[in-house]
Amino acid sequence: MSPPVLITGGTQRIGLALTEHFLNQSVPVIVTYRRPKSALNTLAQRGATLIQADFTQKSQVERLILQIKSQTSGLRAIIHNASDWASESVDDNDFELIERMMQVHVYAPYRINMALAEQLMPAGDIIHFTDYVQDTGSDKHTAYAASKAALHNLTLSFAKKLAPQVKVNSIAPSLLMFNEKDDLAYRRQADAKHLLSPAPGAYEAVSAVDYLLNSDYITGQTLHLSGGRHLR
Ligand SMILES: NC(=O)C1=CN([C@@H]2O[C@H](COP(=O)(O)OP(=O)(O)OC[C@H]3O[C@@H](n4cnc5c(N)ncnc54)[C@H](OP(=O)(O)O)[C@@H]3O)[C@@H](O)[C@H]2O)C=CC1
Ligand SMILES: Nc1nc2c(c(=O)[nH]1)N=C([C@H](O)[C@@H](O)CO)CN2
Repeated sequence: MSPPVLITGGTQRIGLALTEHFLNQSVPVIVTYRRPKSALNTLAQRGATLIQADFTQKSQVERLILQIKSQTSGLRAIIHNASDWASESVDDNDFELIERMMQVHVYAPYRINMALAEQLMPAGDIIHFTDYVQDTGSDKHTAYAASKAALHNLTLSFAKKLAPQVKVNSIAPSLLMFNEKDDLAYRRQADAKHLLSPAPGAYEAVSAVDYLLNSDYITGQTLHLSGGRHLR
């Protein structure tokens, strides 16, 4: 049996699609979540190892690492999917916001990679879910975009650090899934931003992950899943 795949934020939306994909292939998964939710019971019944951790809390990241080390001596892949898509708002504490963005999207992935890279040996993958805005910035999600750019820089550094045993890549989606609050006006605006019809669904990300895991020659790269947005 394959060593487990670690998926952070794997109990909803894209992360849940990844978790279910590997379970369907009888690949063991270790899944982190922050908030309890109904999907947890089904995932546990299917054999997923579920670990609660809020990545804004250093102690919980350290506890997660210890729990993973106690659960397994090897990992097939580490998929950093967990993310907090927060925007600037008038009543925000700017320093608190960028600190939180960096904690979730940079500090936690960095520490987890540093602590668990040896578990990926002699061959494995790290995948960072960044964002289209890693290269463009964002006027409405400024701190978020900066943290995703930093996460992509971790891709470049860890690709150098861990080669040739471990491949490290970014997946940079633009709109793959709408959120419940996204109204018709937002959806129409999204259409205008992309050459291809946006929100293809989570399986676009699952296919990209499979492609990277099955590659022997891709590292330090970004797979853009953005519907031609860069050409609009
Ligand atoms: N959906 C899209 O169209 C796009 C997605 N992406 C990226 O793809 C990835 C998946 O996107 P999507 O499925 O929409 O993600 P979600 O917004 O659904 O978030 C994924 C998970 O991140 C977890 N999370 C949030 N904050 C924390 C925290 N402080 N500590 C630990 N976990 C946390 C949540 O856990 P819990 O639910 O338990 O609180 C959640 O389940 C993300 O990295 C996202 O930035 C990029 C561009 C577009
Ligand atoms: N953690 C999340 N990150 C992002 C989300 C999301 O729902 N959760 N959604 C987006 C948008 O789809 C954006 O790409 C639209 O242009 C970005 N990041």
